[in-house]
Amino acid sequence: MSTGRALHLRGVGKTYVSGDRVVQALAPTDLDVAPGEFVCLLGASGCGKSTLLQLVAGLEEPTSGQITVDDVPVAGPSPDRVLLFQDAALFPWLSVEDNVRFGLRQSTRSREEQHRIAQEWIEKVHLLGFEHAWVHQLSGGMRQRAALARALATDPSMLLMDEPFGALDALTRDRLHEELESLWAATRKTVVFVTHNVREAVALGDRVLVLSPRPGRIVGDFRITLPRPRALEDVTVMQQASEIMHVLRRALDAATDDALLEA
Ligand SMILES: Nc1ncnc2c1ncn2[C@@H]1O[C@H](COP(=O)(O)OP(=O)(O)OP(=O)(O)O)[C@@H](O)[C@H]1O
Repeated sequence: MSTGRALHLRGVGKTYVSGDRVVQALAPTDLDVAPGEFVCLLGASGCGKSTLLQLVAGLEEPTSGQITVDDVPVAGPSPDRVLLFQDAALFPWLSVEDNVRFGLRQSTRSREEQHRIAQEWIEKVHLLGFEHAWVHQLSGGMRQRAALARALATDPSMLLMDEPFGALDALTRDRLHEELESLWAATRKTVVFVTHNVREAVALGDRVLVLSPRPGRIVGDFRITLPRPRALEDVTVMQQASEIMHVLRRALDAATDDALLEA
């Protein structure tokens, strides 16, 4: 029977050991995310945000605890949990359309069906006319759109986004916020979105989780109920961001100098 939890972490911790260097990146962590929820993860550099995403993606194994996605234990990567990075990580030797179709090739769909689905997503991310373009011919924002189309074309249940818009200029980032929000509203994918930007987290999230400096622990869990769509410069977004900033600062102040220096 389904528990109604898209993501469930119990006691999930991660310690990296490389040579004689031992780094506890994530303290044992509990977390439940509901299906379709948009969760933003905030925290200082090196606090274990990417580690948490990699664990959920199945790219790293936890040192302790258990992770389930849709009630199934995570035992490795799955096309159902797609990870998107700041670097859109498209294949430069493939056109936009072939990049978007890439994940569909593993499916049993016919070539025509793959083409139709790819076109549909290319249109949804506003890249019509660029189907045959090469990756190097796209702007940073267009690359992120193509990466989003590639991710969504395979119909995953969860998007794991690691600072996807961190390298974009402010105007492009604003556009992509709007587009991501409307794609999310239309598809209701569960999203875990890592960012350093408090206002970005408030503008996008149903929930904002604040991680302490390393080893990361969840020290704040804010529900954002402001009406959507939200803009970074909305007064209400700024007010909520400043409340969260306060919790982030407190967590930083409480951290040992070692945790911050070694991050
Ligand atoms: N594969 C690895 N081997 C050893 N240490 C690692 C590895 N990956 C991450 N770390 C360490 O674990 C800690 C947490 O790293 P992580 O990348 O998860 O943090 P982050 O919050 O995502 O940081 P940033 O915001 O700077 O991207 C850091 O001290 C980092 O150096």
